[in-house]
This record gives sequence, structure tokens and C-alpha cells, in this order.
Amino acid sequence: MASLTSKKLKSIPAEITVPGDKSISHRSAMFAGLAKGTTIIDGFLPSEDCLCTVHAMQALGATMEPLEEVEGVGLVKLAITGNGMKLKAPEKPVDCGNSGTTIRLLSGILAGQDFKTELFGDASLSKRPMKRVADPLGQMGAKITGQGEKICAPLTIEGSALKSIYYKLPVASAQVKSAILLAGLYAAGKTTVVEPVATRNHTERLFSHFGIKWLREDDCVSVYGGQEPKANDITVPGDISSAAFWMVAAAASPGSQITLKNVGLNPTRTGIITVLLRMGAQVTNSETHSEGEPRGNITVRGGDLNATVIGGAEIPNVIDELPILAVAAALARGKTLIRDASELRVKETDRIAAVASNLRLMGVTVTEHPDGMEIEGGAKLHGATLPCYGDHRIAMAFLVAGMFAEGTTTLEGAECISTSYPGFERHLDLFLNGDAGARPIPVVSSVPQPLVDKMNRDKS
Ligand SMILES: O=C(O)C1=C[C@@H](OP(=O)(O)O)[C@@H](O)[C@H](O)C1
Ligand SMILES: C=C(OP(=O)(O)O)C(=O)O
Repeated sequence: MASLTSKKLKSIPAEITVPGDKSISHRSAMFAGLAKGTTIIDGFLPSEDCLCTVHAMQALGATMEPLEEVEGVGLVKLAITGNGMKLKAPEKPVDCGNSGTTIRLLSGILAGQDFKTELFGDASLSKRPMKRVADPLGQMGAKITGQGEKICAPLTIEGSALKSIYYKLPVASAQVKSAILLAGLYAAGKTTVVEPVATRNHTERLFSHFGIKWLREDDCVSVYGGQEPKANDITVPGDISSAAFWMVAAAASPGSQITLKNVGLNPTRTGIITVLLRMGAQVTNSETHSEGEPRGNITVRGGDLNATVIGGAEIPNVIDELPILAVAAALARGKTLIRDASELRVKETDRIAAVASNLRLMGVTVTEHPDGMEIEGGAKLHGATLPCYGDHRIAMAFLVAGMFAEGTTTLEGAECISTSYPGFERHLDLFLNGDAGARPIPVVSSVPQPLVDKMNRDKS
């Protein structure tokens, strides 16, 4: 198993451009595969998770042409050609890898097909609850079966002619909301999802981009069935959830400054900026583009961080950033409380238990609660050999923690980082060793044949 090592940080680079947004890349590939005609996706995130979505859409009848690759990162520009909303039955079970977004959103799309599909994933995905999508999609008329009470993968999805529903989400989840809205496109009439707390709205924004009408009234999001996405080229902004690691590294380094270039600034995702500001970092953003998915540069100036409380309606907005915010809390003065975040227990691993255990191994006092944790900031961190629990966000968060610890910190099983951040190691190196060893990242515009073969592998 690959391990990655971190040590005291040498310098904060002036600028970093993180790869494309994961949520938007998944959805772009799905919508493009449902549209008749060709959509060019630029700034695509070629992470393991998003490639699973591309392979799935290929297995369901869409075609994909690779257009541009960045060395050490992967395919960042591709063309997807769909044949409309009616997909082709796949020849074999569809592999969703480690990706909750892939399996849950695809379930919504497959609920409206006239065939049966099997979806499976890796050991981590197979433990995550799919009942949250099986229940509403079942009410719409699809037949979804899975393993045990939580209806875990492998799932079988037997699509049918769907009926629309009015559904109150029992948990704040953009994946569940999106699965229902996607199924709503296949249902007669108006499908409405009521959110207990607002979650990321990329599906809605992409509906607009692909010409699908939807409406938001208070806490309700609705879509009418019978609409079909229209192919429309898209440029994906950088992922604020990936930028978060470097934002915290800079925020906790008084006197330093970093600019994260071309990051998505959708207000349903920028909670990390609010939290870091509250903790005492200086954070500014300059929006360069406000249509569709807003984007721009984020500049963080480090300072002495103070403890805070993170909870309530803020949680869905920082859900994937909580591991690295817990690291920020360990570096801050005072006791930070994270609450209302029990959803962290059903991610790639139990992120409350994993963060608490790894922080303790580095010398931090942490009290675990069912829905969060209390972190005593200000202790001197010491390096340690830590597990990732197969979770990319745990791996990256603790490699950043290692930059503030005495000695070295080793994350075992760090290959899981490719789930969301190809090229992470090269960026980490800029912090640990400075610019000296860095090479410019070449863009290869004609994609090498082995990659073309790899990308087309699942078509057969
Ligand atoms: O819709 C999405 O793209 C996502 C929603 C969130 O999950 P939940 O919907 O389970 O909260 C988030 O944790 C995940 O990384 C991506
Ligand atoms: C939870 C995550 O993703 P997913 O649910 O798509 O596996 C994540 O990226 O942190």
C-alpha cells in the first residue's frame, strides 16, 4: 500500500490551481450522457470517482472522446455524446467504485429506464446506506433491492414508468435530492423535494445549463417530468473542497498568503470561508465569473486562529471540509465544537471516529459525540504513522496536520487520494520542499493511446 509522508512545512506557495470540482464533474458527465448530441466538458476532474461516472455513462450507451490530458493529473477535457434520456441496458453490473455520488445519482436515472441494472462498489461504498434513495425512488415506482436493512450495494434497480412525488428529505443530502430530481425528469407531473436544510445546488444549476426548467420555492425544489437535457459545453471550476486543504495550511501559518485560482464559489459550498474568517484568518475572494457556477480566486492570509462552533445549517455547506477544519481547530486557541454532523459517520469511513483517533495519535485531546466532536486546540502536535481508513479526505487532512507537527507524519494507504485529487502529491511537495523541485505541469493535447484504451474499456 502506498504511503505518503509529511513534515514541517517549508513555505506556502503563492498560488495553487486545484483540479475540477467533483460534484460538478459527476453531474456534467451524467447530464451530457442524457442529452442528444455532444457536450465538451473542460476542467473535468479525472479522479477515480468521476471516471467511474464516465465509465457508467459509457456502459449505458453514451460515447466519450478524450480531448486533453494534463500529465500527473489525467483527462481534463472530454467530449460526451448521448442519445437522450432513454439509455441502453448495460452488458454487466456497473462499478461505482468508492463514489456515493455516482451510485445515488445514477439510481435516480436508472429508476426511469425500462431495464434492470446492477450497481456495485468497493468495500467502503458497500457499507454506505442506500435506503435513503431506495425509499423515495420506490415510492416513485422503481423497484430497488439491496443488502440488509440499510439497503447497501450491490443494488438492483428495476426501472419503470415513474410517478411524481412530494418528498421531505429525512436527512440533508444533495445526493438524495439529486437522485429524486433526476428521477423526476422521467415522471409525469411535478416532483418536489423539501430540504430540511439547504444543500449544494449543483444539480439545479446544471439543470438550467442543460435547458431544464426547475423551480425553488422556500425550502422546496421542483422539476416537471418529460424534459430532456440539451447538449451544452461546460467549463468546470476548481473544487473548493480540494482548495480547503491549502486554505487551512495558509490560515494556520501567521504571515503567509496563498491564492487558490479559479475555484468554484457557489454559495452552497463556501462555508469554509465563513468558518476560517470566524477563526481569525483573513480570507477574500474575487469572483471572476458569476453565471452558472460562480468562480474566482480565494486569497487566504494566515493568523493566530481561534476556536469556533460549527453546526446547524452550516454543516451541509462544509460537510466534506470538516476533517480539515478539525485539523484547523487543533491548531487554534481554545476548544472547538463541531455538532449536528452525524452524516460524517456514513461517509467513506466514519469520519468522526477517524478524525478523533488520528488527532489523538498526534497529541490532541478530542471528545467524540454522536454528532460531532470537541477539539482542544493549541497542543503541540507530534508526527505519527496514521491510517487513512481508505478515505481520501482523512489522508489529505492529516498530511496537512503533519506540516504543523514535530517529526514526520506518515499516512498509510494514501493512494485513496486519487478518489478526488489527482496531482495532490505534487501540490503537497510545494509546501514541504518549496518551489525548487517543482516542474511546470505540461498539457498534452493529443491523448496517448493507452489512456484512450483505458477510457473506452467499459464500452465493450
Ligand atoms: O451531491 C454531491 O455531489 C455530494 C454531496 C455530499 O454528500 P451527501 O449528499 O450524502 O451529503 C458530499 O458529501 C459529497 O462529497 C458530494
Ligand atoms: C463523501 C464524499 O463523496 P461521495 O459521497 O461521492 O463518495 C467526499 O468526496 O467526501
